[in-house]
Amino acid sequence: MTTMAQIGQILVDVPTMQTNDPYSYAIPAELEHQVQVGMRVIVPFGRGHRLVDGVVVGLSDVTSFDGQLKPIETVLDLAPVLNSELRQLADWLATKTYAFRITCIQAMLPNLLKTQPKRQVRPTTTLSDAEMATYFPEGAPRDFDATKLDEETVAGLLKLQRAGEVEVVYQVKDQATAKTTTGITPALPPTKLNEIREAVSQRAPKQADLLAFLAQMPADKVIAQSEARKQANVSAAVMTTAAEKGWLTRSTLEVYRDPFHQPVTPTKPLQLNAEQQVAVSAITTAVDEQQTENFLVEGVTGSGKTEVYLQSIAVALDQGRTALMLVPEIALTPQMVNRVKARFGQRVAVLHSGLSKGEQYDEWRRIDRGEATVVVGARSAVFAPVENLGIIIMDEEHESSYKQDENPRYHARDVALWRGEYNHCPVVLGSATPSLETRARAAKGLYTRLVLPKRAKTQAMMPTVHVVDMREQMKLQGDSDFSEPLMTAIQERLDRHEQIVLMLNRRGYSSFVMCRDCGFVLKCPNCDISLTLHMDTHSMKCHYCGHEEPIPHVCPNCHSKKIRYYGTGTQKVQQALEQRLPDAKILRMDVDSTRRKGAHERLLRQFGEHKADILLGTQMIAKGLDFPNVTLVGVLNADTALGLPDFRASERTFQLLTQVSGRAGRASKPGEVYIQTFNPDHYAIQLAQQQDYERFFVTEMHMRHQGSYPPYYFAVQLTASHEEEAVAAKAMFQIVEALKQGLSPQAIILGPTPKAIARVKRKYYYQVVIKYKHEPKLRAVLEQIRQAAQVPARHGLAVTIDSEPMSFM
Ligand SMILES: Nc1ncnc2c1ncn2[C@@H]1O[C@H](COP(=O)(O)OP(=O)(O)OP(=O)(O)O)[C@@H](O)[C@H]1O
Ligand SMILES: [Zn+2]
Ligand SMILES: [Zn+2]
Repeated sequence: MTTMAQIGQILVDVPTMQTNDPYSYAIPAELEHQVQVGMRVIVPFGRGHRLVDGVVVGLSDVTSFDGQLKPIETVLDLAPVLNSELRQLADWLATKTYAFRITCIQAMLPNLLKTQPKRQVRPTTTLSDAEMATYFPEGAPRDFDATKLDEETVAGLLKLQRAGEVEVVYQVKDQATAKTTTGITPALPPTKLNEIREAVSQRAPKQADLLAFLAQMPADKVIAQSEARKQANVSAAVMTTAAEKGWLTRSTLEVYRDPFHQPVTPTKPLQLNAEQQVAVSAITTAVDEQQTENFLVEGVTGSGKTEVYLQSIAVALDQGRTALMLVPEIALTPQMVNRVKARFGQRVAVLHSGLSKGEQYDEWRRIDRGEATVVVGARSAVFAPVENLGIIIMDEEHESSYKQDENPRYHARDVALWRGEYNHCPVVLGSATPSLETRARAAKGLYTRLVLPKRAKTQAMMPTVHVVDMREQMKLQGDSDFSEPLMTAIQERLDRHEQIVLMLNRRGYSSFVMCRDCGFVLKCPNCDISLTLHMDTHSMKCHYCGHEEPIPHVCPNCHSKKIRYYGTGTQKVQQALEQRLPDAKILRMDVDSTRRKGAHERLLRQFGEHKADILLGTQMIAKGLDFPNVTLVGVLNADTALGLPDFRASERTFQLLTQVSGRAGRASKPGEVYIQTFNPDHYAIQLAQQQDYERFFVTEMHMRHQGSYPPYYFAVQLTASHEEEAVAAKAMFQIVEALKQGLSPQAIILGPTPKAIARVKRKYYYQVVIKYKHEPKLRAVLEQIRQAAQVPARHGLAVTIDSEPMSFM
């Protein structure tokens, strides 16, 4: 029987013994004033008292308790890293995605906080001499490790920290943590400064200039000395004099690393057209009224959705609230980042995986401190610790990169909607080609639909789209990469000094078989989904139902022998293009050419400056680009996505073709698009040609209904993997057995089957897909499966649960 004042509930991070229940730990007296909910700690765990990471999720005061509790070893933070909103979000996310709470929490924190970097504490204002002597005897900053400092010092530092006078920063390896420069602030009130200015103006005009500058500075503002010198146009010597005379105070000012080094030219709001105005009014009314009304902005490519976002954000900021703007893969959309920065300047923080740890940490901290009020970022930015959100925007909401394909398998859209509800603010989903799910929810009235039917720039028209039948082109000239009409169109643009975007679709490279005479793709007789080529077994397999048949040598449709694996590489295409067009300057953009940091941005800049005529790339060039001189877009192979065994294949193809077509003719010059295809009659291609999203939506919904696919059915995918194929397969058969027993007969269970890529990283993957409408027991059954997979006897077996997977592959 021990007596102690406080107990902490700690979620521990022990991969082999995952649980959602926190463990209780005693809080030693010396840590009592330190520990707060939302802080990271180190605690002993298990019999061996091994030290593991944990997060405090609860504190309770007790007078006594039975048994022996282990004490918390170390507190890693001086301030909570998770606020109450994010803690609640983590709990919801764990339930929603069948992931563990600790996994969800870790997904929310910047990478730097997932490791244990060295910490330092340093003053944020000028401390008194006595305070400096007590807390920083050897100067600031000093290392901070609560276990190594005496209790009194820790307590004193904590008090200063709560008063905002010191802060703890993390030592980053890749770059010194916080970069600093000298800052200045006026030391006298404006009236006094002006008096002195009048006195000195005759003999020291430069000092007078500086005094005038200081007099108009807000009293509590600190600006960089270099910046002040520029603005007041004075030398460093004048600054030193001013400091000596007590006109200004110098201090250490933190400079944040700017991940986007390009200077941006500020922009002013554009005059909105009628449809944009309707959209902005509807959205900002919801912002004003603090409503959780959600919107779908369905605007054709180039319709000015970005301007709608920016003006809506401005209203939220005017009200003293903050904004979160999600973009697909920010590294891929430097143009978008620049547009937001150009409007909101220093208030913008950018979060994405391409930043160094130091840069990520800087941005995260600017948000955490409330300095950045507009956060732009890719998927994980949805967890940014912005408080007081007034609006959340998700651009290109149909993009599959918003879904994380490892634990926790969340969709950023769901998280955004949750945060909108929590903050009583609207969520705006925008796209030219909304996902079927989103459009269907808008049809049900769950989202307010706002339509931008035409291009924003008055002279800009939608491009003319031509579909080129490659079956005929093959017969005519035997080239499957470049058709006659496309080559002619390219030559015309080169003659007129206009620019060209060529897209080579790389999805599903070589994984399916297509007839080059008739476009026939081998499909599963049961599922109407294309069969996948397996070279190991020399067979074609269906990944939904397991059907298997031999690789065909003649086309079952037209008996041609030109049936083969489909796919071609960007480098090969570039060479072929250079041979045919020796005078054209070609930029290639694919995974290889953009591997280095900043390469992507540089290529786009070069193209924007017309240093090249042709931009040849993979899907990464399809979206977001806004280059006025591009008048021709060519899609070299529209079919690859259609050949994938994926119920979203048509949707993906339609989206991709519409998005890439949208790059042509965005300004005064009319645009033209050539889509090369072996399937000119496929509805996804025909409707992309007509750029008719609404008809595509209706057609595709019908197909989904017939196939019992989402959004008519919910879906969960389970995967089991192991180094030995038999272990993975056996586990999956047992899982299917458990599902059949636990679920209703209405649930459709597909599988078990080997995954499309059956063996990755020396492991075998088996999967099963559950399609269902209403299964109240599903959660319990899945929880049981998850527990069962953790028993030590099944060492090495990994079972994953993916709710609403992006594909069934
Ligand atoms: N009201 C307006 N008046 C004039 N120009 C506008 C207006 N609104 C937007 N624009 C311009 O129209 C062009 C297209 O706008 P924007 O890039 O925002 O379209 P979008 O809808 O996001 O397109 P996409 O989906 O293809 O990315 C931009 O160059 C933008 O500056
Ligand atoms: Zn054929
Ligand atoms: Zn099948």
